[in-house]
Amino acid sequence: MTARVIDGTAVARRVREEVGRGVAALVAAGGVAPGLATVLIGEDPASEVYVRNKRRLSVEAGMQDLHRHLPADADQATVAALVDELAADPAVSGILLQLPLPRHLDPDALIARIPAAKDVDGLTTANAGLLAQGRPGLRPCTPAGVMALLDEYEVPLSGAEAVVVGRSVLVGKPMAQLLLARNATVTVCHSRTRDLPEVCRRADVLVVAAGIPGLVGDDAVKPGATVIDVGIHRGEDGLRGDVEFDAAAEVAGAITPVPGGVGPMTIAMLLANTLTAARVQQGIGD
Ligand SMILES: Nc1nc2c(c(=O)[nH]1)N[C@@H](CN(C=O)c1ccc(C(=O)N[C@@H](CCC(=O)O)C(=O)O)cc1)CN2
Ligand SMILES: [Mg+2]
Repeated sequence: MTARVIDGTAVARRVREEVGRGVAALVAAGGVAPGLATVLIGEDPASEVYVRNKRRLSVEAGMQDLHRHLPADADQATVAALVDELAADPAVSGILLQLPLPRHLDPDALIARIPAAKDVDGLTTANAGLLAQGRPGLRPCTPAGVMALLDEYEVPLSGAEAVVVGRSVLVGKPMAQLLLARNATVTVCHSRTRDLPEVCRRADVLVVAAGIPGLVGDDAVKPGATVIDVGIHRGEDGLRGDVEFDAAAEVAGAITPVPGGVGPMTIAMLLANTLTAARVQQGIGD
């Protein structure tokens, strides 16, 4: 392998430690420890793991764990009432509705009830609009984590060719906007893109968030490119991403592994957003 392996586990640990120091400083300045309300509906095993880790790491950073759980058959009105209750609770700095929701629930209508100031997932239309306009706001955690990794590894962005594979509201769209805000030349690919490998080979920075295991191979990587794999798939022989890691690592200059790349950054940036939200709500800056 020739590529440098980007260590998301280590960077995430440093971000969480910094958040922990920020929480301590907020409390020392007379503020209240941030409260994170994770909301889990049902028993999806992967979601249970993610929410458990979010709760554990928020407590480790000195935050209040204000977790709420509803059964898989909770109806739209019940979940809406819970979101409204958390929105009105001054102890709650941030609300995170774990996705995906059971199929009978409408996630957009529920996310719309989260006040923008408590939207630590950065998924409300208000925060998406602020990002689209290049104004300050709470950013979606996974793309924010990718940006933090690129900065930590000093990957040049201004003027660089960036290709994002995937156009989801959670990752692809905000990812493209964050790269654009840093003056990258951004191309967004999706399921109708003609000759995906050819477009990907233009990229100095290739971010793959398609949700298709092994979609991107070495034929899609420009020599020396930075490859960021946002995919995460559970197979019989463990976790894998959207990128064929071994093949791509022979061509790339730097690459994220799965696990241990982008995933841990998602939770670290959630904690960073929760601290930011608490500071703004309490009027106590850093
Ligand atoms: N409301 C949200 N829902 C979902 C989000 C999100 O950002 N907000 N993202 C994903 C899942 N996710 C967080 O919720 C998440 C995914 C992966 C990881 C992670 O740490 N992955 C590890 C492996 C962990 C494991 O063993 O499973 C890694 O990649 O190293 C954290 C959070 C969808 N839903
Ligand atoms: Mg190949």
